Amino acid sequence: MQQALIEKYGEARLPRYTSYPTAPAFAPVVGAGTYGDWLSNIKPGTEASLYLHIPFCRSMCWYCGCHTTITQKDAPILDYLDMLRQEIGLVSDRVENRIKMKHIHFGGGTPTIMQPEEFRDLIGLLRARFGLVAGAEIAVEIDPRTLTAEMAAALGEAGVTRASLGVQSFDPVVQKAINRIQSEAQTAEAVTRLRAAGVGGINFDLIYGLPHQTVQSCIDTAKAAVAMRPERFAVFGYAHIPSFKKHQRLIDERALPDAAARAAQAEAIAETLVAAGYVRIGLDHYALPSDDLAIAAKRGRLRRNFQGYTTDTCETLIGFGASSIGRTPDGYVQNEVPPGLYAQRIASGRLATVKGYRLTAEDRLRAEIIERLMCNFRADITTIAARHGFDAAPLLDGNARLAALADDGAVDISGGTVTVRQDHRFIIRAVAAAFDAYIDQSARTHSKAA
Ligand SMILES: C=Cc1c2[nH]c(c1C)Cc1[nH]c(c(CCC(=O)O)c1C)Cc1[nH]c(c(C)c1CCC(=O)O)Cc1[nH]c(c(C)c1C=C)C2
Ligand SMILES: C[C@H]1O[C@@H](n2cnc3c(N)ncnc32)[C@H](O)[C@@H]1O
Ligand code: MET
Ligand code: SF4
Repeated sequence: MQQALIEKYGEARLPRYTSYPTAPAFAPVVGAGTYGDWLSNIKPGTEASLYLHIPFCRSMCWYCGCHTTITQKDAPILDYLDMLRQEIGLVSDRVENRIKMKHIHFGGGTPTIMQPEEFRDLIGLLRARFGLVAGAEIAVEIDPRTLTAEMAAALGEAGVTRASLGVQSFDPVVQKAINRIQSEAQTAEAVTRLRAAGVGGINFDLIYGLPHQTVQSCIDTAKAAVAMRPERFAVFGYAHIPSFKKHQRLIDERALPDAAARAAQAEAIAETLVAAGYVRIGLDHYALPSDDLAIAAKRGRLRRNFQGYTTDTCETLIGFGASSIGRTPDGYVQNEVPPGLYAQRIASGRLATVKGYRLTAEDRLRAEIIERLMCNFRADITTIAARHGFDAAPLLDGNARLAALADDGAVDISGGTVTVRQDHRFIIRAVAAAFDAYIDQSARTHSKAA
C-alpha cells in the first residue's frame, strides 16, 4: 500500500506550502503603492519578524534553487548593501516607531559573504531604526566552506542566536556531481567556531535525491552530521526544475534517484536522526527534544513560514532585499527578484515591491487549515471554519482530492477532523493541496512532493 501511495502521490508536482496562497498566486496588482499603505496600517506596538536576503555566493552549487548570483568581486556586494540600507530607511520611514523586532533572519545566497564590520553595521542600523524585543532571535544562514573565525566571532558579538549551515551531503561522489566540495572537518570547524562565539542554536541542512545518492550514502552523511550535535536538521528532497534554474542542467539526470529511492533515502535519514535522539517535526525538520522547535511541536504551537517550520508567531514579516517576501495582516508582498532591477527601484527612492497578494477571508481560513495540516498532520476543519465564520461542509463534501486520499487510506476524516497517519507523512503536501483553491492553476510550476 505504502509503495502504491508513494507512486501515486510522491511524484506529483505540488507546492511546499510555506505560505497560502503560494508564491505563484502573487500578482502585480499589489505593488509599491499598496505595500506602502499596508505598512502604514501596521498597529503601534506590533512585534514583527524581519528577513534580509543576501543574493551572492562565491561558487554555484548545481542543485541550488535559491535566488542567488555568483561573484568573486566585492564591489557588487558593497553596492547591494548600500541599497539594503536605503531600503531599510524607506520602510522604517513608513513604519515609523510602530514595530519591534522579534526575529531577524539573514538568508541567501550566503549572508556571511559580508565582511564582519559590514554585518555589524547592518545589525546596528536595524537596531537604530526598529527596536529589538528582549530575547529576540537573530538567525543567519552560513556556508561552512567560507566562514572565517573573524566572522563567527562577529556574529556572536552582534547577538546572533541561531546559525543554519548548508551541509547537504558528505559523500565525495555526490559532492563532485553537485559542484560542492565540503569536508566533514571544514563543517566541524565552523560548528566549533560558532559555539565558541556563543551562537547556541545550530541547524544543518541536508538534501536527499541528489545525483548518485544512495540510502547508504544518506545514512553515512546523517551519522557524520549527528556526531557534530547540531540542535536541528532540515532535510529537503532535491527539487529538480532545470527549466526554472538553468544551472541545474549541469546535473546528470540519469544519476538522479527515482521516487521509490528518494522515499527510501528520506526514511533512512529520518531513522538515523531519530536513533540519535532527534524528534521528527513536520514534514522535513528534526530537533533535539530540548530545542524550542521540538517544544513548540509537542505543544501544538509549531508554525510554518517562508523559512520552513518555526516558533515565530509574528503576523508581520518585513522582507528586505532582492526577491524577499514579506507579509502584513493585509497580505503578501514580494520584491523585484534580479538584484539589478531591485537596485534601480530602491535607488529611485521607491519600495521594490513588484507583486503580492491581498488576503480574503476565505484565504485566511484555508491558510489556517493548510498550516495546521503541515505542522500537526491533523486539522479540525469544523472548529477552524467556525472561528473564521465559515461552514465546514463545502470544504469537506464534494472535495474530490480529499475523497481520493480517503479512499486510498491516506487520511482519516471523522467528526470534521482530517488526520494523516504518521507513516504517511510524505503525503502531507497532497492533503494540504486538497484545501488549496488555486492548486489547479499553480500545480505545474512546483517540484516533486516526495
Ligand atoms: C534559501 C533559499 C531559498 C529556497 N527557496 C527560496 C529561497 C530564498 C524562496 C523561493 N524559491 C522559489 C520561490 C518561488 C517564487 C519565485 O520567486 O519564483 C521562492 C519564494 C523558487 C523555487 N525553489 C524551489 C522550487 C521548487 C521553486 C519553484 C517552484 C515553487 O515555488 O515550489 C526549490 C527549493 N528552494 C529552496 C528549497 C529548500 C527548495 C526545495 C526543497 C530554498
Ligand atoms: C537553504 C537550503 O535549501 C536547500 N536547497 C537549495 N536548493 C535546493 C533544491 N533545488 N532542492 C532542495 N533543496 C534545496 C539547501 O539545503 C540549502 O541549504
Ligand atoms: N548558502 C549557504 C550554503 O549553501 C546557506 C544555505 S543555502 C541558502 O551553505
Ligand atoms: S546552496 Fe547556498 S552556497 Fe550553494 S549556490 Fe545555493 S545559496 Fe549559494
